[in-house]
Amino acid sequence: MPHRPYVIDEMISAKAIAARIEALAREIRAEFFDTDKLVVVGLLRGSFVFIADLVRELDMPVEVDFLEASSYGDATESSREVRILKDIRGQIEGRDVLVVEDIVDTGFTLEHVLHVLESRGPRKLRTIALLDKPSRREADIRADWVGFEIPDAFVVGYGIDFAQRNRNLPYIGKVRFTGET
Ligand SMILES: O=P(O)(O)OC[C@H]1O[C@H](OP(=O)(O)OP(=O)(O)O)[C@H](O)[C@@H]1O
Ligand code: HPA
Ligand SMILES: [Mg+2]
Repeated sequence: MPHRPYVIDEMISAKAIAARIEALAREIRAEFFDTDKLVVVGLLRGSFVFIADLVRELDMPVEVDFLEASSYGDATESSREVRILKDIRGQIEGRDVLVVEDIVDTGFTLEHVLHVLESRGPRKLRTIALLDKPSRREADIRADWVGFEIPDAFVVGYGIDFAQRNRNLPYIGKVRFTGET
């Protein structure tokens, strides 16, 4: 389906993202100071850029794994039906796990993924999201660490897409459909 034309207005610069990730990494290292090897689970596809930058700031042993969940397809509204398209490869029973998400919007994705992972008996399960849109929340969930709280706007860049485009922008931008203000 063709989309209405839009432009992207920068909302959070690449520099601001990098500075925030440094600070978040310090808090995560403190939380997991006694962890032997942290399992860092990135939710594909949106978190692939964030997890890459985050783990490089984590000066501790980590195992990187991925889980693919999808609910938006090519739309700007959640389908509310979260599907797990690819499961993690490793076992997490008794392990310390950090789930890395790019954005929490309605919260359905994170809620569903946490429900699935919790049932496997991790020792500690924590979550980090680069972006949080609390005004849009429908599921009763909050990430343990949030990079930036943002208003209700559809955003792209730094891994986040609109209909599979714009994931490769180095900054976070707001989609503005032309003709709208
Ligand atoms: O809080 P929610 O309303 O559930 O929305 C957040 C989720 O939606 C997007 O993923 P999407 O399903 O578009 O898949 P993608 O990560 O492959 O882009 C985003 O990356 C989050 O995972
Ligand atoms: O603002 C967003 N942008 C892109 N994908 C999303 N999925 C949930 N919210 C968003
Ligand atoms: Mg996603």
